[in-house]
Amino acid sequence: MPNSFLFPKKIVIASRESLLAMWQAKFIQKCLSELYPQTEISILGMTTRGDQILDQSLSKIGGKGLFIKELEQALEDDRADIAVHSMKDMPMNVPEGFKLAAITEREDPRDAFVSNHYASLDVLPAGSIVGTSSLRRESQLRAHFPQLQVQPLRGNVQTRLRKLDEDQYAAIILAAAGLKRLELSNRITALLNPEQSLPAVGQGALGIECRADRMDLVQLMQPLHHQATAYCVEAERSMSRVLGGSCQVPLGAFAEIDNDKLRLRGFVAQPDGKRIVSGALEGKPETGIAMGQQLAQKLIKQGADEILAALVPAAEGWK
Ligand SMILES: NCc1[nH]cc(CCC(=O)O)c1CC(=O)O
Repeated sequence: MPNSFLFPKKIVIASRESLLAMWQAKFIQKCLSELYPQTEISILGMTTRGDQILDQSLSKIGGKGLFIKELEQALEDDRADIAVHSMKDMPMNVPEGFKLAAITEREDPRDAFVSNHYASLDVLPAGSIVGTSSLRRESQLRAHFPQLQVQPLRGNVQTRLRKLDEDQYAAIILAAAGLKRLELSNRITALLNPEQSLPAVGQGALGIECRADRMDLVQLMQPLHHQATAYCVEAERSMSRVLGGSCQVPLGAFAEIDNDKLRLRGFVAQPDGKRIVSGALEGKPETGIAMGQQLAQKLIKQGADEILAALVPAAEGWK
């Protein structure tokens, strides 16, 4: 018989206020309410610096940390117990004093091609404008489709779709997971396979973060932890960590498990797509973190470090 004494009276979830972030927080809220019916689960919506600065590319304003700092401050101040993030938006190193309590089962990790006029990237006329602010998507587009123009596209998912609908772009690239969660799957014109667009580290998975001293919460979150996803995402994060991965780095890593084998693929590119180094490794899922480090070394041997060293230095104030 469950002992209600063991369960907290309430759990507060910190979330960004975008529709996608709120969907994600509500999803975790629903899971927790089902697991712990005696506990009141509420959501604290917050605006982060990353949400406020919409006119500059993410790589210029300092990247991932911007979307999570305010949420971590709420955990620090006990205004919230857990924060729900897209794993893609989590820095490769969780800041000291915080912990990833759980990584949830991955939604579709692929990038989606969205266009109102064209069926696929292959049929876009030369000179067409494709919108994305991700250096990873941009470098792969430029490598595979040098005849297209890539232009910045920022804002939340709805804003990006609106800009497409205003015909500012012939097509845009977005994460399939975000569109599916927002019941916008009908906007997906085509899904890009990993050979066309290797996904971002963590794309499609959610992370639940708490303070490192809250082992009570880590335990309560365990039913939401999906071990196969965690092996994949940790392998991807491990590769990226060695290479100094962030939004400022055109890099992708993607792992999947098939027949109890984890296959990790990764690349580092010049933003103009003129040079790409890539590789893949297979091994036991439990060894994903070591595989990530090995794959990073493999890419470094092929010149990844040269490509990275030539990038514009990270914006000030990053991290
Ligand atoms: N950078 C914003 C962001 N963070 C996570 C997702 C999608 C959902 C996910 O990857 O889990 C998106 C939108 C996008 O890239 O189109």
